[in-house]
Amino acid sequence: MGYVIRLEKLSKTYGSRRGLVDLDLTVGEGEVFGYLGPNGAGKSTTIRLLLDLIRPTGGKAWLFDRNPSEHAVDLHRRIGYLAGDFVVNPRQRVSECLTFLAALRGGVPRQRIEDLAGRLDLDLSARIKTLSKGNRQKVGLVQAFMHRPDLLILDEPTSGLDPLVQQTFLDLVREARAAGQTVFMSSHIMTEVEAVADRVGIIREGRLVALEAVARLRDHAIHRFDITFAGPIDQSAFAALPGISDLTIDGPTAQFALAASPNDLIRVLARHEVASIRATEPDLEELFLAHYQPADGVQENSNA
Ligand SMILES: Nc1ncnc2c1ncn2[C@@H]1O[C@H](COP(=O)(O)OP(=O)(O)OP(=O)(O)O)[C@@H](O)[C@H]1O
Repeated sequence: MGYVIRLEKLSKTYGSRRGLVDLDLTVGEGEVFGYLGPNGAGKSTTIRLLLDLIRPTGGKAWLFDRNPSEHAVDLHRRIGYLAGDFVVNPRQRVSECLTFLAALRGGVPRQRIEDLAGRLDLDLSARIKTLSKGNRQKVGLVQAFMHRPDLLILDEPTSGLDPLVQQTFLDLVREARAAGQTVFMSSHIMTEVEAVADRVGIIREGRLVALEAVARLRDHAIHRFDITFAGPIDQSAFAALPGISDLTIDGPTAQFALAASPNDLIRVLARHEVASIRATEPDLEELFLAHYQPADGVQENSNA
């Protein structure tokens, strides 16, 4: 599998302010990559560097094995981009705007635009200036997806969308992946990224602080268990389990959190008569918030 995005020590400073620091990252063909971080972390900076909208102060980037600044025109043909601050001519009607953008991309079947607009519940006849923020965002989504680009780069794509439309967006991403397209999407919301991404990178204060497959994140995350046995049980049966915390034993019921593979737990359970077992979804949000905390002793003012 080839790399669609390859970054080596990619860095950007704005004067003395840090934008992005030594980012090493690859995204493979057909992969959905979620790029997570709080406001000001450096997500848009990374995306603008990928698209050659700004130039790096250090390191290198390759898209489809080519340098974004030397091959910008060719590369942009293969990319669908939704900017975090997507703006178009407010006087145009949605349909005119999309027809214009479609022509720039060498033409898109009218039916494709109508299908996407229908699914997102976007009125093609409305004037852009009359649209709400969410409806403008839908215009941005249609123009990013409509020409079925090899690579979709989406900066906070669900911003302003209501939950139903967010689901439609996630379906579009799944369809893109099924068609072999690659998706790089930024977000500050773990749950939406988790729903579609194969891998996630977490960026904080300009640095990549975690990079992992979503499936592995789930394995590492904390699961909560509530287990009832046929009769009273002894605390010692559980206390020695690696990764266990918050253990409460009440007669035949055990409640605890487990930050490890459930293998050892299953061995313990096999020695008892289990009446019922309830495991709650791992809380990935908690895991991510832990990465968002400022490093100990570091007083960095990202908005200075
Ligand atoms: N043009 C600029 N001039 C100066 N500083 C900038 C500029 N663009 C970004 N920055 C700074 O670089 C850092 C990273 O910003 P960036 O916009 O990449 O973050 P982000 O993760 O996309 O956040 P947001 O979701 O708020 O856009 C921030 O501290 C920001 O203030």
